Amino acid sequence: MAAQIWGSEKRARRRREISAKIAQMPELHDSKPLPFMTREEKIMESARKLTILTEKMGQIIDPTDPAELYHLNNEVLGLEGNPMALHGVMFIPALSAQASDEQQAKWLPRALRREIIGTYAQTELGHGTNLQNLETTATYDLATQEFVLHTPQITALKWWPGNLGKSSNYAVVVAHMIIKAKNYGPHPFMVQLRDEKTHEPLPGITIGDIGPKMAYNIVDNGFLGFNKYRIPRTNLLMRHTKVEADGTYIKPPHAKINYSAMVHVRAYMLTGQAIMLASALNIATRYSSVRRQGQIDKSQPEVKVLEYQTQQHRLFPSIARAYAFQFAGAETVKLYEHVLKEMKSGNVSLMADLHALTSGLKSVVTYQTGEGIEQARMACGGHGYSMASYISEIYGVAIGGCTYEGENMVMLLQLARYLVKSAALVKSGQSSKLGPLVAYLGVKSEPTSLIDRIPNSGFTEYVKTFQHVSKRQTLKAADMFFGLMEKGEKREIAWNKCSVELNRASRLHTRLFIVEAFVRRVNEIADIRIKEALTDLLHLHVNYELLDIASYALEDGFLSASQLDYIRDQVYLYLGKIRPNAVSLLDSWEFSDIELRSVLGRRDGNVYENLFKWAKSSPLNKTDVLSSVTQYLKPMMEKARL
Ligand SMILES: CCC/C=C/C(=O)SCCNC(=O)CCNC(=O)[C@H](O)C(C)(C)COP(=O)([O-])OP(=O)([O-])OC[C@H]1O[C@@H](n2cnc3c(N)ncnc32)[C@H](O)[C@@H]1OP(=O)([O-])[O-]
Ligand SMILES: Cc1cc2nc3c(=O)[nH]c(=O)nc-3n(C[C@H](O)[C@H](O)[C@H](O)COP(=O)(O)OP(=O)(O)OC[C@H]3O[C@@H](n4cnc5c(N)ncnc54)[C@H](O)[C@@H]3O)c2cc1C
Repeated sequence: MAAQIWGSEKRARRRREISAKIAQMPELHDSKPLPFMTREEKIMESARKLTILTEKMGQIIDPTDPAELYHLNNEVLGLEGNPMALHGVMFIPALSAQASDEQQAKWLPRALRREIIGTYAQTELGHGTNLQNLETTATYDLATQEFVLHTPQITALKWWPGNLGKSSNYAVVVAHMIIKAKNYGPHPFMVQLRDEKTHEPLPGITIGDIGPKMAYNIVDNGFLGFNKYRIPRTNLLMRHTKVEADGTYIKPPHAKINYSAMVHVRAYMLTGQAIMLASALNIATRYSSVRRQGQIDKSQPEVKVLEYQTQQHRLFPSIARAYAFQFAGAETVKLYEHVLKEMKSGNVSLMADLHALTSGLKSVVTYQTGEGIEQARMACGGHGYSMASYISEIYGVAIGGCTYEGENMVMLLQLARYLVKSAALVKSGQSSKLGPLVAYLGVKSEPTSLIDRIPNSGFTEYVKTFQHVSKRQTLKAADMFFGLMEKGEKREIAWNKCSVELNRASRLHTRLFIVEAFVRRVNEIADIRIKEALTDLLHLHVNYELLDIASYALEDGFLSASQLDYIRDQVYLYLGKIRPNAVSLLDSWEFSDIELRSVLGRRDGNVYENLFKWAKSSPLNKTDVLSSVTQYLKPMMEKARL
């Protein structure tokens, strides 16, 4: 199963080998539980481990393999981030995709050797979503052949970029490029921020940390201001766009090609989210098979809480989602790598499809991951609320994904643009022009679903039901939009008035893609036992998801009330079938105890003894009487006694 999850037997084996090596290297372990550390201590601890990793990485992993690097980071540095998180996630990808060969030769080897640390500075205090209204300017000075970066007002301060505040000395900075008083819109520039020897900010740069956040507190998200700060013309990233010495602008082959670093993260973050969901579920499911509370049969001893149907219903559909996200994420990364290769050689024809797909997936996956993790926390009762479970930290980090790389509602609306264009093709009888991801919009569906009549259809009837629902909602939302415009509404006003319906269509389309990716993967599996276990999970997935969106299929009679009962019964049937496999389905992800950082989720199940040990190690328990008591509470009580 691990081979299915991680992509191959070799990958699964390598993960195990890496975890085993790390287990033997105490210098790479947390020196004490992270929840007992202050933010400053965590940042120190993370930097300490990061520098050891830089020295010893070659002994543990193949540093050129991103999957091995990702696993190493998760184990050693953990999910709360590290001082170089953005360096690998965005700085290097931005240089790789947007810098010319010459620029790459100059900067990439230094970045890869970790001679310099970089980040991606785009978002500002006043604008994150609406990139067209960013306010930082890069004005070309023809006389010196330099760009002058400037922050005209407080809202133009860069705000949020990870590791910008304290760790990075370089950044890819996005600024509006102005040449001879003409604004060419946002473009990426390579900018040195700090002196390479002293790490002091360079003159003209104001920089710092934005303070503590809901989670991710090891990352020094930062602010950055420029006071007429000069950089050479050749620091504009020039793979696709060029500015010649005389100020001539050569435009890129696609207007949004400079957004590729964002698409990179959107494509890669899906499996990252799946891992966080599976981690939280691993903790909750293991604990649920240790925790005993109450009896189902009064004549029997107390049961493991995992025996309760409500507990299974809370956890198992999310197990199915974690697998579904991992499989859909793997497909998306493959597509991204293909489009990137094409893009580098000038073929931009697939960019719109990739942008639409990743916009929808990023939104649905992060939202459902957050939901699943929070349910996992609640499923652990009181101990779930303790930081000893570590689930709240996983939640805080995962939920950040709903906001970064494009706020979810905004990104769903990006997919909706693509869906509405596709709907227009269907309406004008040009369905043959539809791309493969939306071809179903042009296919006439049956009058009613056959899911209960052809139950062994290999999920075809389920896929058809999801397609029907998604198609109907897309065409309905598009009709609403076109209808308003026909009545004379301006395009933008009409769009806003339909946006809730449009986002519903985007979600349904994305959920269909996720179901299809799951079906595709299960169909590929040769090993009978693995296929059987995943088929059960897929049964639960399609029935649970369908129940969740049933209103869309009930309103036009595609599903009947009796079919809904059938779907519900299937959910209950598969909860029971999955129960014996539940812990294994999560143990198959092979997270080590070091990586999970959870007392509740320990592999050996020795929860209570270790919870007590953990609590005793709290700094508050170093003394029996705290100074808050001697200084304030004791005098107060004494005064009251007089
Ligand atoms: C570890 C955590 C690290 C986190 C890091 C960060 O958060 S970093 C910061 C992350 N920050 C964010 O994520 C910010 C989120 N905001 C954005 O990404 C953009 O502002 C936007 C995409 C929402 C709109 O952009 P806009 O106002 O420029 O565009 P528009 O709406 O006017 O649409 C015009 C056309 O362009 C198309 N198109 C757009 N993008 C792409 C693409 N990548 N490819 C291809 N096409 C694309 C679009 O489909 C439309 O096509 P149509 O329908 O006309 O044929
Ligand atoms: C943990 C974290 C890490 C980050 N890392 C980085 C980084 O490394 N580099 C970087 O540059 N940035 C980074 N960011 C910033 C991030 O990319 C932005 O916060 C994000 O893109 C959302 O933009 P915003 O903050 O402007 O939200 P806003 O756009 O202000 O969103 C507020 C509300 O307005 C709604 N809204 C906005 N526009 C529209 C619209 N057109 N239609 C409908 N509704 C709309 C949104 O849906 C939301 O409900 C990070 C953010 C976080 C939380």
